[in-house]
Amino acid sequence: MASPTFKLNTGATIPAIGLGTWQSKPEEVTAAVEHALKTGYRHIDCAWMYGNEAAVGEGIRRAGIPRSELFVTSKLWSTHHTRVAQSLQETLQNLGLDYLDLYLIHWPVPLNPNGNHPTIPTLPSGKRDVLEDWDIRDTWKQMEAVYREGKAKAIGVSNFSKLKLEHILATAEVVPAVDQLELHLYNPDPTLLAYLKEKGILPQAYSPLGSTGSPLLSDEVVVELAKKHSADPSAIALAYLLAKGIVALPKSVTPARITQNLEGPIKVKLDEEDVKKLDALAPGGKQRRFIAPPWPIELGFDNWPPLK
Ligand SMILES: NC(=O)C1=CN([C@@H]2O[C@H](COP(=O)(O)OP(=O)(O)OC[C@H]3O[C@@H](n4cnc5c(N)ncnc54)[C@H](OP(=O)(O)O)[C@@H]3O)[C@@H](O)[C@H]2O)C=CC1
Ligand SMILES: O=C[C@H](O)[C@@H](O)[C@@H](O)[C@H](O)C(=O)O
Repeated sequence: MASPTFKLNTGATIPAIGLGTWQSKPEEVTAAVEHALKTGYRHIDCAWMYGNEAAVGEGIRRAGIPRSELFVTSKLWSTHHTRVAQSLQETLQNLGLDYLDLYLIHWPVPLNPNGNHPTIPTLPSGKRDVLEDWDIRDTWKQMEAVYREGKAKAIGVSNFSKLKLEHILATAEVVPAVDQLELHLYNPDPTLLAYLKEKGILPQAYSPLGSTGSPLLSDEVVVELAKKHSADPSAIALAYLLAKGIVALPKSVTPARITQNLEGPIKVKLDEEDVKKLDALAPGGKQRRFIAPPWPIELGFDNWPPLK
């Protein structure tokens, strides 16, 4: 079954459902990607930080789908903000590809590339070792360069609030195509979504099921609507995002769930009443982020846990 699609501000088409790969073990993700592509997925969400790009690339090769039909995203990790072209080259080598369809800045926080750890360097205090004198506008300049070279057919950001977007947009020559954010029934963020719409930036939802263990799927309203539509609860959580024009990136390494996460939400047609009920969950008291790493800077999100 084919995924519905959305349009990027580059004019390119992006499949509205993509397979997530965070925390997918290398030994599981090859089969997961191969299964996904053979089932009809054409969009895979990766990141250098996930440490499994080579195994994802193997799954892509095994599935044998023509490259032109695939949409592959990866992300620039925080310790790489000062060397975008080099990091992208490493990602391409890992994946066995010669271009990405989308390259994102993973977080708007540059970390010390020469610190005490290659991914999450820390200071003696235990806080993350932020590269204080680096301006992320310069990271974006380097992203624009790899875009112009054609190594990334589109560029975008992830975990950028309005505050961070306004900061880079002040000097940007290319408007980000995408902002990948924690977006789901308990964290819908309509204010930021309205801002993205105004700027022509497509939202992508990470952790669309509530991340590890998919806690949203036992919500009583979700379960009730699943019964109404004779669907799995996952289909309700994902259909809600698609109905709002948001790309959904469910992760699974379980073949039946991978299939279900593509086919389920396509079949479900939520009506206005259903959407109203789902819209009421977060403002009704269930507002919650599942992913909030301890970045020691102000990210600019309304509902981020307070800095310690
Ligand atoms: N830009 C960023 O900073 C971030 C990006 N992401 C991206 O978004 C993707 C998705 O987010 P993620 O946090 O992984 O979480 P998800 O919300 O996709 O949930 C994944 C969990 O749900 C389970 N699951 C998947 N499908 C079903 C189903 N149909 N029924 C029941 N359980 C199910 C999975 O188990 P199992 O695998 O065992 O089947 C896993 O435990 C990531 O993999 C990554 O690609 C995620 C976080 C941050
Ligand atoms: O994409 C997934 C997430 O962003 C993940 O990469 C981070 O949350 C990371 O574990 C961190 O601690 O900063």
